[in-house]
Amino acid sequence: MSALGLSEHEGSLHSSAASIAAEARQWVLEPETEYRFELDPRTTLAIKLVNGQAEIFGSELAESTTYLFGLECKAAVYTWQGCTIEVTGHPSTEYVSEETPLNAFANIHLALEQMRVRALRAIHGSPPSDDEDPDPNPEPPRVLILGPDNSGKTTLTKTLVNYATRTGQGWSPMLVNVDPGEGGWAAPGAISAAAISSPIQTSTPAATFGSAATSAPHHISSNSLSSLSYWYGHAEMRRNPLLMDRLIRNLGENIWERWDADLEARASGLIVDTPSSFAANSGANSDHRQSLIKACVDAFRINVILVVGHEKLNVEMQRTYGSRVVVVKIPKSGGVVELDAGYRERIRRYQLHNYMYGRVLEPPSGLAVNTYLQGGEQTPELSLNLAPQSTVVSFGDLTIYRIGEETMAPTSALPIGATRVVSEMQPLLVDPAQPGSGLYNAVLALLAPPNPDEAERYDEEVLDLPVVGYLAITALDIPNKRMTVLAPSQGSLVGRTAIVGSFEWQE
Ligand SMILES: Nc1ncnc2c1ncn2[C@@H]1O[C@H](COP(=O)(O)OP(=O)(O)OP(=O)(O)O)[C@@H](O)[C@H]1O
Repeated sequence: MSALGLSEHEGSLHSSAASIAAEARQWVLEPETEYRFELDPRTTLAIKLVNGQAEIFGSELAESTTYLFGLECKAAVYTWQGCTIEVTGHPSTEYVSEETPLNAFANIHLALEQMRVRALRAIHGSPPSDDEDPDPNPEPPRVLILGPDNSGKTTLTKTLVNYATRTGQGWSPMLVNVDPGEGGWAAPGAISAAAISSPIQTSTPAATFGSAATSAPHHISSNSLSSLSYWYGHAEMRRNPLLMDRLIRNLGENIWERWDADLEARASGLIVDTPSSFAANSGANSDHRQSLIKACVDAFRINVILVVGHEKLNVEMQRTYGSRVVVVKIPKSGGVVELDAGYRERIRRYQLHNYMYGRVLEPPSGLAVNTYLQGGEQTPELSLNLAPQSTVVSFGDLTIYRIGEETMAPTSALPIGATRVVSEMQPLLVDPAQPGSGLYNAVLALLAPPNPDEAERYDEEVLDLPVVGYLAITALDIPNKRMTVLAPSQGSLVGRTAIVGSFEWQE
């Protein structure tokens, strides 16, 4: 399988090979082993496949191409057949491991692949082949991945999606991210889905699932995905589980509407990455946890649940869903890195920054300029360096809501005896002119236009509108009723609706 269309860069790579070799270290990897690395802030690492075959979380490396990693990336170069890689830079940790769960991942992939093939055959009306079970309605795989903190759920999701895109069958599995703590394709706080047609590169955690078309210009991003997102607005599920439930169902409905119009796309199936708060030992409220798992199972019509490294959750899922869903336990990789709260906070900042400005990683010293790619997507000539626009707009240009949270006058300002009752789902209008509105340096999701037909409108409609982009409010001028808004591209905000959550913009 040819991984990437990189041939136009190869000339410059060869011409400066000598300068790379000056600081590069070679690692010879035996078959079925992996080179693991972890980067500190402000360090980058360059990896070149010298010979053999290698992949990072299922995405193949092209030979003689130098890939650049940064922003505290932690990852592994795995090889099925053995390879030699050349590494330039100083990771805080690096080692080779012979123990990986990749065989288990590959077996799961093969089983999912069979499901896709059978489903597609049924869609085309072809008779099943002899070796198949005579299921009259074979369904494509719709997989829910569950597991505790740092069990490797996102890595497994990415690996399975990447393997599906590499089969040469033309699959575009839907990758669904219902972990609002992870940016998905744009800003953290969203839950989103995108059909993936080519392997997702790993280069920084600022774009775990590749770049979104909403931010990076289409023509320069190999994975310029058109994602479908809903804004939850917080990193933690416990902030508003009811809202999360509704958004999951919205996302599912929207995916099914698309699939109803495109049966072949449906055969690729979907894979859902979930937050660790869905797993049993995270201290999350058990009722919420179970209802959100159920929301996913219902909304995405899940038929396979993969539980990563958690025996108790595996048993619980077998009991609850085992009669109608295949539940499989997957071993946790010893390479998964424990990420602490400070790291997660920094990653969210990187993601927001990445959304506005794109990303440019400085190559490690000793690596000549013009010799590297950033996750296969960037070269110095074709940089993912965006120029966001700061625009001054009137308060009245944008209608801003906050969902289910009181932020206007303090309770002490209410009449004596009165309590304020706000439903978790109630969209509350936020007035930027009110001191303490919480809008200064807030990140907002800009929503798709509401239904043009007034008769179809309803009170909670803003909860059901998908996101079309994000912006940050960087200045508020209350006397003149104006605010400064930062967004990746210029466009009129007049008459638009936005939702504010709990994410702050920091330069
Ligand atoms: N084999 C490996 N070698 C090195 N790093 C790895 C390996 N597998 C995963 N990682 C890294 O470990 C970190 C945690 O992995 P991952 O995000 O897949 O876990 P998770 O269970 O989804 O986490 P969360 O707690 O956020 O839900 C990530 O930075 C990932 O890139």
